[in-house]
Parts: sequence; C-alpha cells; structure tokens
Amino acid sequence: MAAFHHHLHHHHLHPSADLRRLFHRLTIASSLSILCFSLVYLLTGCCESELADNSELRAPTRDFAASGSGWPHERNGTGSAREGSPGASGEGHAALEANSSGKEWTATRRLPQALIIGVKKGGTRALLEFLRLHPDIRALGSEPHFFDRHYARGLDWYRTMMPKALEGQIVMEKTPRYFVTVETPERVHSMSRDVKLIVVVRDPVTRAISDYTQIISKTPDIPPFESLVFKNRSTGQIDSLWSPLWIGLYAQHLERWLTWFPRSQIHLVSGERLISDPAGEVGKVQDFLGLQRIVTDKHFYFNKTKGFPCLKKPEGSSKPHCLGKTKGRTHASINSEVMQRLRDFYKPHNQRFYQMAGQDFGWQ
Ligand SMILES: Nc1ncnc2c1ncn2[C@@H]1O[C@H](COP(=O)(O)OS(=O)(=O)O)[C@@H](OP(=O)(O)O)[C@H]1O
Repeated sequence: MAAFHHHLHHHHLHPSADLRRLFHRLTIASSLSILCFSLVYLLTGCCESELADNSELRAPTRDFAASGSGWPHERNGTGSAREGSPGASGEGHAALEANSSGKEWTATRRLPQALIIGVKKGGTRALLEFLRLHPDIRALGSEPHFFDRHYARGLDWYRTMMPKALEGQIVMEKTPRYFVTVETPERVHSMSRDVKLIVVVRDPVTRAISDYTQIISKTPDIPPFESLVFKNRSTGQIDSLWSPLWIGLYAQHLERWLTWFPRSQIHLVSGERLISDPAGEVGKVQDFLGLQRIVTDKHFYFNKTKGFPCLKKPEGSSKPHCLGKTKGRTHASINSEVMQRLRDFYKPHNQRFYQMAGQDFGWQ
C-alpha cells in the first residue's frame, strides 16, 4: 500500500516538477535573449560612435590642426571626436528627429554650405564653437585649408574631411586664411555659387597685435612690433605688406570676394561684439544661415578670470568651458605713438570697409 502510495505520489508529482523545470528554462532563455538583444543594441551603438571617432581621425591632424582651442572635442565635427548629442533645446530639429527615429544612419559627408573665411585672430574659433551648439550645424573642428593649401587634392578629398550630416543640417568649416588668399574666392565659387560666407572682423590694429603676439610666442627672437610695422622707421612709412598689417586691409580683401559673390551672401560679424554680446552676434549668424535662434544668452556666461564669454555647457560636455590659453592672450604693450600711427594708417581703409559693409564697426 505504502509502495502504491509512493508510486501514485511519484506519478502525481513528476509532471508538475517537469513543468516547473520547463518554466525555469523558459525564464532563463528569455532573460538570456533579452540580455543578448541589449548587448547587440549596445554594441551597434558603440560601433556607430567608433566609426564616428575613426572618421574624426581621418580628418586633418597635425599640419592643419585646430589652433589649440582648448574646447572639448566631443561632437559635431571632425578634427577630433566632436560627435555626440545635440546641443540645447532643439525640438523639431533634424538632429533630434534623427535621434528619435534612427535617421542617424542616413548621415552623409557633404561639401560645406557655409564657411567662416576669416579673419585670422578675429574670433573665428569662438564663433565656430558657439555655432556648433546648434543642432542643425555640423562643423569641422580643425582648419582644413582646402582652398588655399590643399586645393590640388580635389573636392572629393575635401568632402571626406567633412563631418557626417543629416539632410537639413548645415555643414561648415573655418579657415581664416581664405579671406586673404587671392585665388580662394574663385575656387570657392566653383565649388558652390550659393555657399554662405562669414567673416569675423576686429579692429585691424588690435588684430595685428594679436597676430604678432602669436608669432612671437612661436619665434621669440623676432624684432619688436614697433620696428616691423615700418618699412623705414625714420620716414615713418608703414609696411602694409607685412602680413599682420596686410590682413587688416579688410576693404581690399572684401572687394575681391565681392567680384565672385553678392554682398547678401557674405555676413560680417563684429569680433568686438562677439565678446561683449556673444548671443546677439551668434543670433544674427543663425538668422543669416536661415536657422532658428537656438543658441541664445542661456548658453553663455562671462568668466571674470578669463575676461571672455565662455560656454555653460559646450557640446558633449556638461561642464562650463572657456577657449584655451592661446585665445585671449595678454598682448605686449605697444608704443602709443606707433599705435596712433597705425590708427591713422587704417582710417581710410576702415571708412571704405564700413561703406562696403553698410555698417560702422566703431574702430578708433
Ligand atoms: N569667447 C572668447 N574666448 C577667447 N577668445 C575670444 C573669445 N571671443 C573672441 N575671442 C578672441 O579670439 C581671438 C582669436 O581669434 P581666432 O580664433 O580667429 O584666431 S585664429 O585665427 O584661429 O588663430 C582672441 O585673440 P587674442 O585676445 O589676441 O588672443 C580673442 O580676443
């Protein structure tokens, strides 16, 4: 009887134990598949960013590297790992739409639709870094110097330098030397007659001193500014062909661009206002580019130690950030008579430039 009971009990229990085991196996299997799916999802995400990073490495590095901007290079451009999350509030914008609908796979490398062409030491790095907060802008981090130095490499090479962009996003780069190189306007025009051109201009006297400050930091043995400014110190004749002075002849350079592009396609940014009112100047650039004003004063704060506006949250970072040490350097103090002589020299050039620009930049 006991044996029968045992038999019954055994027979009775066996199927439910099997079911439980089966249930356990199913639970384990489904957990494993969820884990696998998550892993695959994560890995594809990683590959995508790795691809982006590799593409950044293909970008120009040493010989045409970004001029030590000191910004974190996580997103929105090549030259380093500047890819990543979109900037501030960009509802309804290409980048955010892409994030939510997987459109990022459709991003391609395209030739730029906008260029910051100058001027050297005008504040071009600051402008580029401010603009890249915009989710509809994809900007190359380094200076490719395509139209002035690497033109022989061809447009296909140039295209591969560009960051990947979605339809609707504006691709751009900055190379301040373009503004003053004679052959550039025609070359840019042959790439695109619709390209939008941006020039950051700054008082040519301070610009020249800024330029000299950079030169002397690299070659400390050069003669003082006061002697390089003159062809002949005793006659007081200015050496307008000395590069730091020649770059400041804005009217002359702009004139060349105007033979290839209409005035409406060139936007002038005041380098001084870019410091005193960054949001205002960047606002006008966004208008010029046909973009919504997404980069606003909410993005900036004035850093008293640096003496310049800095970003509360630069791209790909949650920490406030200022431009690097090479931006906003202390200038050598220049003899006041030489300063005056330079102001007098630039006066007629500046007046002509204001007329062409249709605005007075207020330089002394
Ligand atoms: N926000 C902010 N932070 C730091 N510096 C700023 C900023 N906005 C404009 N500037 C001015 O930018 C000047 C350098 O200009 P560029 O970036 O055009 O220089 S370069 O041509 O790329 O070398 C740099 O010139 P210096 O002051 O002579 O160093 C700055 O005056």
